[in-house]
Amino acid sequence: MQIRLTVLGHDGAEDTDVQVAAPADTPLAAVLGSLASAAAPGSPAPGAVFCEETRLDPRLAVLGRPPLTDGAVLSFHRPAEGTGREPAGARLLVVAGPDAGGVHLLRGGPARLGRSARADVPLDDPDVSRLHCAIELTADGSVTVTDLGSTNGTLLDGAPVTGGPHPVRPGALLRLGESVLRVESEAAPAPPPPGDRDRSGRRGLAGWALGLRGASAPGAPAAPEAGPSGSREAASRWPDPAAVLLTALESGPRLWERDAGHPDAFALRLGTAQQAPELLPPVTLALPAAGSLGVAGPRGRAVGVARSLLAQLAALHPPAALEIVAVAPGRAEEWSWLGWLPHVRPSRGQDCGLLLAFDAAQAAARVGELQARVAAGPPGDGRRTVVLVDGDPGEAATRAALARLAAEGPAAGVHLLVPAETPPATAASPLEETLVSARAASPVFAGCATAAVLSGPVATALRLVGPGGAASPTAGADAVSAAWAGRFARALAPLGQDPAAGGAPAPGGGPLPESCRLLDALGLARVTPGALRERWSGQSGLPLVLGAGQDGPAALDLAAAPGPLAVDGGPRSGRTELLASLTASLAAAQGPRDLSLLLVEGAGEGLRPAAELPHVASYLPATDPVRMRAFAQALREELRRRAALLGEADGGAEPFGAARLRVARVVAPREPGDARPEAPPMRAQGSGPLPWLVVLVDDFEALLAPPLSAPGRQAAGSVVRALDAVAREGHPLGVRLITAGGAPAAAIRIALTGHPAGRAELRHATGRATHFQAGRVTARIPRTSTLRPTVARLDWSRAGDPPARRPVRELGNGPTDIALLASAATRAAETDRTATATFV
Ligand SMILES: Nc1ncnc2c1ncn2[C@@H]1O[C@H](COP(=O)(O)OP(=O)(O)OP(=O)(O)O)[C@@H](O)[C@H]1O
Repeated sequence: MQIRLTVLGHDGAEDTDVQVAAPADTPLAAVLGSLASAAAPGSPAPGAVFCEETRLDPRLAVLGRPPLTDGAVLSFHRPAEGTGREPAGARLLVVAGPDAGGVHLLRGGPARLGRSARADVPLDDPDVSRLHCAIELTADGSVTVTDLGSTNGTLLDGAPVTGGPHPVRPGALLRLGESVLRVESEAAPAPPPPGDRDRSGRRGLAGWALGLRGASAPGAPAAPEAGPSGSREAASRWPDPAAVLLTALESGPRLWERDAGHPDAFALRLGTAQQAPELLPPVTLALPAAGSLGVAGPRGRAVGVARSLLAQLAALHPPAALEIVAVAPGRAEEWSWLGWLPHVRPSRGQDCGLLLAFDAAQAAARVGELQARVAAGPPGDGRRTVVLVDGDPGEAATRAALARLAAEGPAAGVHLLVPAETPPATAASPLEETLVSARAASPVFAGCATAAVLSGPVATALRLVGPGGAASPTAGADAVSAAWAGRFARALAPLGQDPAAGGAPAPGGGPLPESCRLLDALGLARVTPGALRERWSGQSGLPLVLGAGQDGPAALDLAAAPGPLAVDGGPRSGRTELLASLTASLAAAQGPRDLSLLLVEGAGEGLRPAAELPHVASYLPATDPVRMRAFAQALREELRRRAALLGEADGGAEPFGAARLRVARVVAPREPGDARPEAPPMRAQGSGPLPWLVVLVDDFEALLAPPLSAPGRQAAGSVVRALDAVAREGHPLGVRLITAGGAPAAAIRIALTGHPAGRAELRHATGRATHFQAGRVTARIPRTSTLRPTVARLDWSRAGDPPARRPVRELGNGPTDIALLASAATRAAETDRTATATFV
């Protein structure tokens, strides 16, 4: 298990990002000393640890479990600042402007807003006075605003605020300088749910871009929002930066709401129209129609706008619909916040830790990947890639390739977002001239079909120039700060995407590891009889953990599988190891009273270590024709008995998972102290529910076409026919078949690629594929290498490098994991009371 944490600097020291690798279930206490010395070398383990404002007990807080998930911020000695999630009487949201996105809690007493660092709510807006106005939550829960003698004045719903405190109704808009704030109190009306919105009209001043997809002609600005209800509708459809932050912090219903087919997929809000003081008509743009987007203006503001756009995209689109890449050599400090987003994890086989490029070599690698992607044409799944390009990419070839990508990428779903440094467009430097100078300065910017040009004396306004050259009216630009972006991205860090859950966020994530210990993937780092008994008692179905996937453990439910599972792969690709792991995974899921396993080997004896599991009712190497025939006969007999038992119980209509509880078992679990599972092939009848039966066959091809020298050659046919019968008839009888090598038909296939050993793809009957690294169970891995947690400082500038390839050390003299599991399972079975009280 790996998570990334941030330790806040103490006494003015810098914050430290670290990567922690530890076995599952490791308590924070085990790494506290290392965390402290990673943050400040030589410092001892702290006396108190806080995760945001909550004090943690390091013995009880477990790494990888909330709140200690990817992106968590720890502070030693004193609590960190709140997140805006805590309950408060009222909240002040900065919904538009050059320093948008802030969520401030009002807890009683006046809060002063202004440009000064001394302000309670500081706003980086040049048109805001140092101390501009004060907002107060009074004892009766109402909110008031008082102007503090500001230069440009304060507007409340369009009316100037003068004199003493003015009452502020929930939902009212306050305008100071270019910034717009909304007060939300408990009485505030909730924005309408997304489903209620009117999708018919594409509104917003930059409707020309959206109009390209159907509503109005390119270049024709659409009508601004009509009234307060229209404004709320727009707020819901085009979330402002504060709403974007809250969506991430609260994992709100809008999180990742837009898949590639959503009507508003890849649409962006850039700011709000300026001419309606009491409303906020959004200025929007549809990326598919706009192509690549350049943002020209003074650097700080242009980067703030780019941050806001990337955050919006990441909040509304799941990684399955959107990939984000950053090419910003030398600018790791500015853009490393993107590294927390699940969207920058390589998911198409890119050879890097994250899709970031902070030096020329990484930039060349990312651009090469993007070129290959564009050459392959638009992806069938509609997934798009947004590439931030900031600064000089280094080599001339990379620069030229990026300029081509800016122009040609959008047709293949690759859009560049390119901030370019220019003075703002003003009366002295009109829009056209500003554009010309930006294009001359950056060939990549010049390749962008659409440009957002920051304008006005302090560059807080914006005009969009579309593919046809038409410019939108002036709007107030939304920009967010670096601190805001970091907080936003960390909130998304623990989320991956679990394809099985239909796109719902799931914890974990990252590229596939080089190797995976199955017991870690199972969450059984310390396998004890007690832990096994607990699992066995809580389980239904046959969950099969395969190994490590991109977003946590890869798994499937064998009980629900529509037919046999086949494992394919070349020589030495790890087929035998995978079968042993599947055996172990099943044994960890259900106790021997509920699950019997039959192991068959077409050649060799690679599965012998797995035969030690108490679930294994029979282990059959293809060496003795007499035993093989007896096995085949017993297996057919078992199918007949099951058919008779289940048929008597309910006529065969009930699903096996329910029916099995009504009928007595046929294959009894192995008794403690019982002899090896070689003979007899099937065990005597016992009591308890009818167990699931899983037949696992390795080297199946050697049974199908046995070599002349094979000792079991004459009996191989009878075993194959019995296995055929299992494939045909076993499903409703609770019998499942897993084969490695040569099975002609199967409902689910696992293909081992062999690079590295154990690398595999799970292919469902539906065509869906999941990549994973198969779990290992038979290696003798030195205990310490899996049990000692490590803490390393994160170097974001190297995140775009190919991952270090360290050979898996198999020095071992320790026991194998399959032996540990078999021993714990045998002891757990001896004392297992969970299944003895069921029906007979
Ligand atoms: N999941 C895995 N992770 C890491 N290494 C593995 C994994 N599975 C197998 N290996 C390595 O690959 C080697 C071959 O594995 P295994 O014997 O399971 O492959 P196979 O496909 O059954 O080979 P054969 O061609 O002999 O049938 C093993 O010795 C092991 O070192």
